[in-house]
Amino acid sequence: MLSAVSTRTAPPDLWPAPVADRPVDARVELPGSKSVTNRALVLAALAGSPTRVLRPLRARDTELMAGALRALGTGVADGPGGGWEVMPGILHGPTDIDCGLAGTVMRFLPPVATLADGDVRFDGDPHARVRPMATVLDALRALGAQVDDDGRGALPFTVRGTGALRGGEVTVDASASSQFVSGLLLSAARFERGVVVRHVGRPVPSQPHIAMSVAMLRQRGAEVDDSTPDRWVVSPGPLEGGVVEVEPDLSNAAPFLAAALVTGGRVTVPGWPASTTQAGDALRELLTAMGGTVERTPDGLSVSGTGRISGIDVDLHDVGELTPVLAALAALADSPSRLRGIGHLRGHETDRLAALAHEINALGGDARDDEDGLEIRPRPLHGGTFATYADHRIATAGAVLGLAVPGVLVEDIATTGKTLPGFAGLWASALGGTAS
Ligand SMILES: O=C(O)C1=C[C@@H](OP(=O)(O)O)[C@@H](O)[C@H](O)C1
Ligand SMILES: C=C(OP(=O)(O)O)C(=O)O
Repeated sequence: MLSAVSTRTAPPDLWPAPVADRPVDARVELPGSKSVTNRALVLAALAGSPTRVLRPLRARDTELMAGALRALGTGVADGPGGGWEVMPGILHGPTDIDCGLAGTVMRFLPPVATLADGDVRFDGDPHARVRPMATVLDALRALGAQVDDDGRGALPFTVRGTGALRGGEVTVDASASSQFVSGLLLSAARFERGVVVRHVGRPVPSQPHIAMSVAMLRQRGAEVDDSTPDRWVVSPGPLEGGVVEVEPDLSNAAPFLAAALVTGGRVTVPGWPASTTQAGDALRELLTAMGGTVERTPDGLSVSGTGRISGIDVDLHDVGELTPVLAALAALADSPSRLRGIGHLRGHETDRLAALAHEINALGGDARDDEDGLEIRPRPLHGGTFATYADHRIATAGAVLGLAVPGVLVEDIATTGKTLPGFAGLWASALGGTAS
């Protein structure tokens, strides 16, 4: 006879998000920053001597970057402790580059490809083909490159590398992505005339990421002038190799630290840098505003919560990648939230504003997206399928909601492998209270 108790299992691509049955009490060691790792790899490939990259992120976005640089003629070999040893070489075409869905690959590598001695064909995932690229292609043409595309200003396209690029002055509208500026700056020391990039248009988002590009260029010996707003100058000159130690990914700390607020628990992320250009550092202020208590400890950063979350009205223009997790917290808060300054998120892995509003509402919530951001009014939520649109951060937002809402089934949790492979396991051990 069949047992009266049937075990309901979710279809394989639906992940039953664990509900927290007690306050989380965890120490979560996070892998390296995607943004730092991919800048380190690009700069290492362009340097005049080898670079050892310590504690890099090993995830889809960074493996794609390493693979693309290898295809262009750079040695990227495994080093001790999961590190990478990068041996710069002469950059070659013809070759093909798979960008996956990585903004850093599709925006940082076309300028590198102009320095290769042959055609470099770029393509990526279906979602990648709608991410904005025209600014990068037009800027490279203005700097002396030949780039062939089908007229849409998007993937796929071919950079017809000649082994060198003139460089010089270029005006861009980088209001859709800071990566347009970062990409030009990261290769510019190798352009014959360097580069002078001027932005004209609505404000550039994600400014900390441009600061990160400038800081990492200077660490490798480049001369960069960013003293005038919306203007960046990189002088031509050699880049140095050496050793780069990658900080933990602070944006990937967001769902874990959020769990402390949702469950009234405490989460510590070891190795939180004392100062950093990572956008995720803003979590200290943002989670405090939402009712958390944030402390630096000798070990790292600890966040504790009471189980009550306050809504916020905040401009996230500079730290847009934190939006999905903050939106999940806002849906569980005790007052409404307004998340502003993030219209550019419609060009991220998916249209994040539409996706978040749709998925929160599908669980019974009240979220509205508009031109500039999201308006979220907390309401009692119920279980259901949480679609993720191939977007790693939408998936982690589903996990945060599932802590408090029974029956949330997150579609394709493996999509978190874009920047955080093993997320589901890390999440389960954090909830189990096992200090790593
Ligand atoms: O340069 C980078 O490493 C990044 C810049 C930002 O892009 P946008 O300026 O397009 O928001 C950020 O959202 C992305 O996750 C990483
Ligand atoms: C916007 C993001 O990624 P990408 O580097 O692909 O732009 C992100 O990680 O939130």
